[in-house]
Amino acid sequence: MTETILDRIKAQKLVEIASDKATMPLNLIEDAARNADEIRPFAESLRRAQATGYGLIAEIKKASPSRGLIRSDFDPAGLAEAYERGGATCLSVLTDMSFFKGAKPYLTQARGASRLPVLRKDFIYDPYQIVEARSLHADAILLIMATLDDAQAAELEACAMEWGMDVLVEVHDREELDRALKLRSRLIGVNNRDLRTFETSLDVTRALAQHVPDECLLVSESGLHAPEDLRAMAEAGARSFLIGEALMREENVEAATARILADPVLA
Ligand SMILES: O=C(O)c1ccccc1NCC(=O)[C@H](O)[C@H](O)COP(=O)(O)O
Repeated sequence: MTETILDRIKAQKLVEIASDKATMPLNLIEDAARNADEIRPFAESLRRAQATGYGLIAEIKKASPSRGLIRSDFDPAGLAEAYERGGATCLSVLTDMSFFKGAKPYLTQARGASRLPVLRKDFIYDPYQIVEARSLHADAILLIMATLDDAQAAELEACAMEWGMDVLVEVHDREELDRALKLRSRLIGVNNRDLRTFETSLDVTRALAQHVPDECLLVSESGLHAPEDLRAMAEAGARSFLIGEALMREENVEAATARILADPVLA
């Protein structure tokens, strides 16, 4: 079978985790996690925002495997401030170095510069990464069903919840959604991008939204560029969004954030 980008990311990530564990043993990051800043409510902030407009998870993303370098003028703290002023509800910070040119300190810098709850956006395979996320002051983590089996996802979710963090469970098709709904988290991200092929279509949210139970908070992720995209997704049933590239490419990130949120479909 052909190796996908997710296979390559996973192989690299497992090497990095082993090396991180050798450099910084678990008991030390547990100490740091216990002393981290108080958790900011991630899912609850989205729920409140989408009651009267849209919830926005604004992503701090320097590069990606599908697009290469997205933003060269890259200051995580300045971007976090601009996103907050523009009306973002939460932040997502890519901490993966090898494929996204992210870094762990970016998360801490972005969170320190704003009052917004922050998601650690990475490829999580080991509880060690979750404790590490909390030690960086993350408020939430991402679990990607396409790259985890049910037992792994349940173990990682339990670990995140023990540390008080929210879990955004990401799916791309019906089978992954059904597996995600067996978990405890009611925060479901539908990724419009197929992480195996990079093909992006808003039809993915259109198809899956109707199968997401009402008690879940649905986030439409990836490939959202304009107010019309948000309007279309809201009409399909998603009022919270995760947006990276479209905002990262803008010179004036604050104005672009305000502009994309300006015209919500009201309940
Ligand atoms: O963005 C990619 O190319 C990518 C490739 C492989 C795995 C994950 C990838 N992206 C992660 C994301 O989920 C996006 O950064 C996020 O949803 C924002 O997407 P966009 O608004 O299209 O930048």
